[in-house]
Amino acid sequence: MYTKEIEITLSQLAKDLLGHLQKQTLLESAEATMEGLRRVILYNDWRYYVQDDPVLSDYEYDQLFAWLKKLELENPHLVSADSPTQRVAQGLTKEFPTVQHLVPMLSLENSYNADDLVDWDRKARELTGLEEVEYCIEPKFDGASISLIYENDRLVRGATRGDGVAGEDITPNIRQIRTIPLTARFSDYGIHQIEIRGEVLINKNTFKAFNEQRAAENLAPLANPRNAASGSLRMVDPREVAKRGLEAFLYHMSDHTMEAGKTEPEEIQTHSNTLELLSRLGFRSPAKEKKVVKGIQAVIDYCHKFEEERDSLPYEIDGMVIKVNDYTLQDKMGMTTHHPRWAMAYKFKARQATSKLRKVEFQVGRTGAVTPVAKIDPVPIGGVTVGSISLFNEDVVKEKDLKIGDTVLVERAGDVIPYIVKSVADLRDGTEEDIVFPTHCPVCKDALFKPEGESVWRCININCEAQVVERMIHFVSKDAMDIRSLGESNVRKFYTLGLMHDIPGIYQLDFSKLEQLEGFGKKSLTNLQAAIDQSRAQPLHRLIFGLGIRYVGETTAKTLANAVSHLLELRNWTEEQLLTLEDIGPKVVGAIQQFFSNEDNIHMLEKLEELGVSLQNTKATHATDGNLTGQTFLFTGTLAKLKRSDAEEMVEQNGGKILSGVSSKLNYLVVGEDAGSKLEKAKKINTIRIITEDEFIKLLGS
Ligand SMILES: NC(=O)c1ccc[n+]([C@@H]2O[C@H](COP(=O)([O-])OP(=O)(O)OC[C@H]3O[C@@H](n4cnc5c(N)ncnc54)[C@H](O)[C@@H]3O)[C@@H](O)[C@H]2O)c1
Ligand SMILES: [Zn+2]
Repeated sequence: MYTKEIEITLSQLAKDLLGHLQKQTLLESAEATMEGLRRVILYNDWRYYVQDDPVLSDYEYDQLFAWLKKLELENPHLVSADSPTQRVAQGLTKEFPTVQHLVPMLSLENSYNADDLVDWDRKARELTGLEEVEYCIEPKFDGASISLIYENDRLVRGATRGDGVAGEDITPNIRQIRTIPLTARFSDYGIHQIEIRGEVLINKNTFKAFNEQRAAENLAPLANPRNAASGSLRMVDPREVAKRGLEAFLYHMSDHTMEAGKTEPEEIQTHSNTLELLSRLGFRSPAKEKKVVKGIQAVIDYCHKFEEERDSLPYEIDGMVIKVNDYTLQDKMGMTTHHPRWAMAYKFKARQATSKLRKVEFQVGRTGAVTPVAKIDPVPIGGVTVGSISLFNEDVVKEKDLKIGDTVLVERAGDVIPYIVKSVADLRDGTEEDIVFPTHCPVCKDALFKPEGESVWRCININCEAQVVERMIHFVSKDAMDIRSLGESNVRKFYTLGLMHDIPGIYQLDFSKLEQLEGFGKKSLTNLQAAIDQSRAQPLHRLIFGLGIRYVGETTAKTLANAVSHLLELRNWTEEQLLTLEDIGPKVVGAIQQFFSNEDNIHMLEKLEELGVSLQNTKATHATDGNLTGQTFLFTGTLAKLKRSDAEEMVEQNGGKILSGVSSKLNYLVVGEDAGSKLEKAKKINTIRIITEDEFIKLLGS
């Protein structure tokens, strides 16, 4: 759609326009400025809605948008029908069939402060002819909007917003979202067909884990949960969608038809009642979060109160939405082609700040990846002080055109990893310096290497000090061998003092030398010794995870551990064999084979075994003795007596296996309170035994 050259031109134009806006000057003329703004906004809509990869901050985008609106107001004869202010942004791709919405899905008008709200209230009072208007306030969920149609109580269609008039039919993906019921008893209220709107989100923890995974692969994080949700929603494979842990809030009824002869119930006369109804019918709606108030001051107060509580919510919100509560009044106020007049978004302050980029350090990780890390003058953003920011890889540095000495815009998206949005090039004075990427490892001085098609430079010297130390730190970490008291700082210290050179060295520490070190009392050394000893018998999956094989996270480590009785068996596994394991793809297989074909690694493992570290899958030997041997289990609903993770552990300890979904391979479904779709599915497969928690406990004891 856009060529690289045009993209560069448009990014430059955006920068120019922002510069002009700051100085309050125009390009050659108002007409040229408006034309420029339209092109820039349309391009950035495409980056944001279609690519899910914005290049401007929302704040900058909103500033440009507001400027265009202002110029159009001043120059009505220059307004063009294709202006982004006149319609909802384009957001259609070719991957999914296009479907018409029953009622257009509009955008919202934005406000940033109390004055904007007071102005809007004045207009609302004029349009309704009332002294005081009743408003319903609810969170503005930062996700991707969807539109659902239920007919005869069944979900028949789910679509994205698209360009507002038509969206993409993503029904199979929508059906993967657990918080969206597949059936809901609208017929109890006489409703035959209904179109409802809402937002699909990714909660903060899921988003954080997702970005951490990307960071582990040296990829730049997704800008915000909205982009993550919107991208996940449009994946081609519904099974992949199911893995993303999407959630949905439904907050609007856009259309409905009643069954013949039925009249509209009271439940759908006001917005707040509709939210209550949706909640009663099994949807997640902001029924609890909403507040109904009279007059704009109460609205402002509630918005402020909610902004303070923003961080304690499990999901991300970027503001509040204020709606006129009574549907009759909403109809009276009407809408523009872009937004309804009866609703207003109140946007929270952006979590951004500017600072100076002082220097870039290059850190070598345990896989040899060289990560540029920006050191900035520390600034507070959303409650934490940020001084150090990962730049991920060379491409990111280039794309953002960063220079040492630049003023940079920093954002903390979704409360997680802070990142540099961009440099403010207009503020350069000529003293800035280029960031020079090293050609050699900053630690071992070996030449760096970048495989084709990757953006990460690597030190491939397996004996590189930096990597050795990072690998040891990972090996002893909590989720790996969990050798407490041998944390990061001790590993570094012992290494520097020459007391420990590699992973086997952990088990060969000379305690008589440690005794002479300052700050190591008898007690702490006894503890350290005990922790190291205990780690020798850690379950195999912890050891595998601790080896830090690329792409082998905790889950893959467990899969591998369960597949063997001794770790070194993996040496002889073929690619085909590895590929039969659950959730292990070619990329992971490649990394595993690379690891086990390296003689140094094999020597290290043999050495560890000599030093008493178990390479056996002890669980497997136990397991064959257990009374659940060979049986598969799945838990659903809330258990009353056991913690889910404990129950699963018990199954494994007794030789059983946990499955991830209901299928004909499943032997037992253990059902707790509020069991949902898994139970329904299991009922249809008559080989599955459905048992209660008590029956499960009995089974264990038998
Ligand atoms: N950075 C960029 O390049 C870029 C580009 C395009 C758009 N944007 C951002 O997107 C905004 C415009 O996008 P938009 O129109 O999708 O969103 P919006 O922020 O103007 O708000 C409208 C949307 O809010 C959502 N919403 C969440 N909770 C809601 C609730 N309780 N009730 C009703 N609606 C609710 C709906 O999906 C609705 O479509 C801009 O203001 C800008 O911040 C940024
Ligand atoms: Zn090196």
